[in-house]
Amino acid sequence: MAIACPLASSHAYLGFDDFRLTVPFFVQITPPIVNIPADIQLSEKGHQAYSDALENEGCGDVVIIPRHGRKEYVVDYKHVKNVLTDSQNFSFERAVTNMLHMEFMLWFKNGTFVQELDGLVQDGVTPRLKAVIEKVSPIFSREANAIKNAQKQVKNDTIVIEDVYEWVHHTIAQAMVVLILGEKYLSPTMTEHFMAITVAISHLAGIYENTQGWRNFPSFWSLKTTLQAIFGTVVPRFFFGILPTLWKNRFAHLNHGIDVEHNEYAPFFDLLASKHRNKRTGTLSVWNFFWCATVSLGIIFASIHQTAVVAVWCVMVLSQKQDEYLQELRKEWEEFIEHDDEGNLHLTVHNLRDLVKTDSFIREVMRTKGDTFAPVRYTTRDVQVGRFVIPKNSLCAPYVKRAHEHFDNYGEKGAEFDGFQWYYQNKPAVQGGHDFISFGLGRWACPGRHLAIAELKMVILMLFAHNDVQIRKDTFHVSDPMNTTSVAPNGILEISSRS
Ligand code: HEM
Repeated sequence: MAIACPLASSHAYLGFDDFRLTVPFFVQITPPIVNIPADIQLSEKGHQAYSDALENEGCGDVVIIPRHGRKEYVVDYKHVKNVLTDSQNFSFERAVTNMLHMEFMLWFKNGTFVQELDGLVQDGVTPRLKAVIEKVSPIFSREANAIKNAQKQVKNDTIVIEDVYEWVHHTIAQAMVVLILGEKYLSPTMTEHFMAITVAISHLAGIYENTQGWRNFPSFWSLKTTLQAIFGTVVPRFFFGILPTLWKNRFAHLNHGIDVEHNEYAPFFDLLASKHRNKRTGTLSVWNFFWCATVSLGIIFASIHQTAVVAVWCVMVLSQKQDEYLQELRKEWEEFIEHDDEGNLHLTVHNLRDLVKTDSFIREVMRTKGDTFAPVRYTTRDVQVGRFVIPKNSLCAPYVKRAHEHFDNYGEKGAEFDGFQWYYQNKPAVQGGHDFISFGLGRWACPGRHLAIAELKMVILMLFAHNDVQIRKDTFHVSDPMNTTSVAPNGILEISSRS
């Protein structure tokens, strides 16, 4: 039974159509607190509970749902644009550093850590995308070949991938070694370092907490994982495993960063070193060297984990829906993707951009995979959202699934998967809006999204272009239905070569 919004009867009296004008300034209504039991929050039913809370108690505006030992202000779909694009009242920097337990990063360099990450990707990827794809695409082609070679070693031509996330993560981590440090650093050890760091920072962000037994002791959990991630992985792998070589090569990085043209490929570290050099003496101080290294560390996390998770979702959904979509997608690949004499895929920014149906499929996977949260914000002052006031210093986030499926945004068929609709509507996956926020929105929308979509296309091609892919029966499992943003689904893949 639907419960009526408790404030509904007072709408006429308060004149809620234009609340800002009619409510006296001293009337401050905090959003209602809705407690959702932990077992519901961890299951598929959590989505219904969030949706009901917003609809009934939150009156379509905001509710507070306590989780992980803190109050989370959950914002409804109507306010997505307002909350994500108003950078006066809502801070992205504070939200993201708070989620990662790294607010101390804002004490340095005038609190510019997050701006550095953004600027680096804007400079290192956007104008150089063609060159970046040229550098990283051979990694994806090599992985496709590795599958081919492995198939030749087995009798029935079928190889099995048990941990798809690990496999995709490995490929994307290699690409990011090249992008962040440079080709000469690419080695199995360096890839391992990148993968371990990504996993450690994921734990730091608490993104596996739904699936772990620590949910009843959030403070203890938070402290333990923080110490473990920093001292067990980040310090040994990054500060002892990577930094000494970077330090040794710092002059080469610096010189290349200074000389490189704005549209040529340059490892991120080179660009950072050049930006932070002393412009008078041309040298990089120890302090600035550490700063560049720490920004690179931030980029390792931002660029690898999310992309790997979404790639696994795309692979799983395409495996499940192949009867409907694969033939059409393969037609597109045959039309636009060239091969060399040995059958290796020739991937460029141009032919990847031509894959508009693949792009539409990816956007639809991202829209419908059922995210609870993606972009987050922190209030910089008391802010009115609809009927309620969110107090200063609160963590708030739009409930993504409702924004991505609600009738008001998508009509009757909001929850249905329609893989090619974005092709017909001419909306690429990188284009956000109030109804599609997987890459965020506004000033802080993900600066790496063009590269991310190119990588997702390459993962799909690498698996499906030359192979038949099946999920082994009864192995598909969404391990955390309330955190599909950061946790990949499980499923064992059987990959046989296409005859
Ligand atoms: C499918 C993959 C990815 C997804 C779903 C994703 C999603 C997001 C989201 C939701 C945000 C916050 C936006 C907001 O709050 O408005 C973000 C920020 C960010 N992303 Fe991504 N991202 C992906 C891949 C990448 C890649 C490949 C890079 C780098 C090459 C990257 C770099 C960043 C950075 C540096 C930020 C923080 C600073 C900023 O927003 O400007 N992301 N991303």
